[in-house]
Amino acid sequence: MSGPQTPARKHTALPKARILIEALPWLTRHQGKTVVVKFGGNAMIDEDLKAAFAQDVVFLHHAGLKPVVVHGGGPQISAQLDKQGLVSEFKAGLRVTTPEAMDVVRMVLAGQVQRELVGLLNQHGPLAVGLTGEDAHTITATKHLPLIDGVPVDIGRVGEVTRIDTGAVKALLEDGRIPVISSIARAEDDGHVYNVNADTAAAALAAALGAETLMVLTDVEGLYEDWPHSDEVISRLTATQLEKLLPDLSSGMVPKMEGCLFAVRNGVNTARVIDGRVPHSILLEIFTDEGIGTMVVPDDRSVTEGK
Ligand SMILES: Nc1ncnc2c1ncn2[C@@H]1O[C@H](COP(=O)(O)OP(=O)(O)O)[C@@H](O)[C@H]1O
Ligand SMILES: CC(=O)N[C@@H](CCC(=O)OP(=O)(O)O)C(=O)O
Repeated sequence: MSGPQTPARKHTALPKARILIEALPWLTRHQGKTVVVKFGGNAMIDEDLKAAFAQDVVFLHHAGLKPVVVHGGGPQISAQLDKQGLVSEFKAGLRVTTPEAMDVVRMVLAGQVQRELVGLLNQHGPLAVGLTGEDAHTITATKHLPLIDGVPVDIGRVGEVTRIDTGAVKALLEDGRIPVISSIARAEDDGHVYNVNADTAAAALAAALGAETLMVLTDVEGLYEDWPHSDEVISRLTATQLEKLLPDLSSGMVPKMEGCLFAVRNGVNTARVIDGRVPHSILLEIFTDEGIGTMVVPDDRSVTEGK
């Protein structure tokens, strides 16, 4: 006669229980908190990663957090412009956006990328609702004239965020939904529609929503100390430390780190840049002891304080 089966079954399940219980302090800490997750176009290339991203966001929702997704789509916009015979040019890390290019930006972000993310999230239930910054005046912008060598340069329909109206996003959160926001803004003054860098839009939304965390997923491990010469990731830095590094940063990292700085200077507790190429990087970052990537904290947070 064989012995009782139950203890053996319990035993095999034990590691799973340990994993779940490791998440308990983080579940408690983040309960009811808003987390703005920026999903970048470069981290969005792989189908499995996109599906894992959707699972993570839905997990956050069911774990009692309030995720808000802001998405980019730079590579997807460039591919469509190319198909239409239009050139992609970047100045100061931002796309030079002619009126024709703006039509493409809007079509790709709101009509393709956002629809795809909403579809992936909604495979798990009626959760995600897509909107652009134009909807309900969520993002208002004015024409941005970046300084290049100290001179303001006209790069077309690129917007600088002047105002965020959180009404629609908060209403969706209160209704138990996951807002998915494309980084397009209505104009403050001239009736146009503006192309806003998605990192900048995510940071502005995180600050306006009083989010606990801004999490920026990208295609590198985090902020490299001496990029491109070394792959040493800076794991944690204060707002002032980041401010000192900003002039040395290049390309896509500039709006990301400027966004992180803006967020932690405007009430967000932590801003993180994490590797979107790692499956389930959001869960690893939020629910485990071993946070990955780069975390920016306000100056008044001690260096040893936990995540
Ligand atoms: N100090 C740095 N650390 C890490 N990446 C950097 C740094 N400086 C520049 N980069 C570049 O920034 C890129 C990320 O920005 P971007 O391409 O705009 O990504 P996303 O599409 O996710 O917004 C990296 O792939 C890397 O080439
Ligand atoms: C003004 C500006 O540059 N806007 C970006 C908006 C999309 C974006 O930011 O996408 P990623 O997050 O994938 O880079 C663009 O046109 O590419």
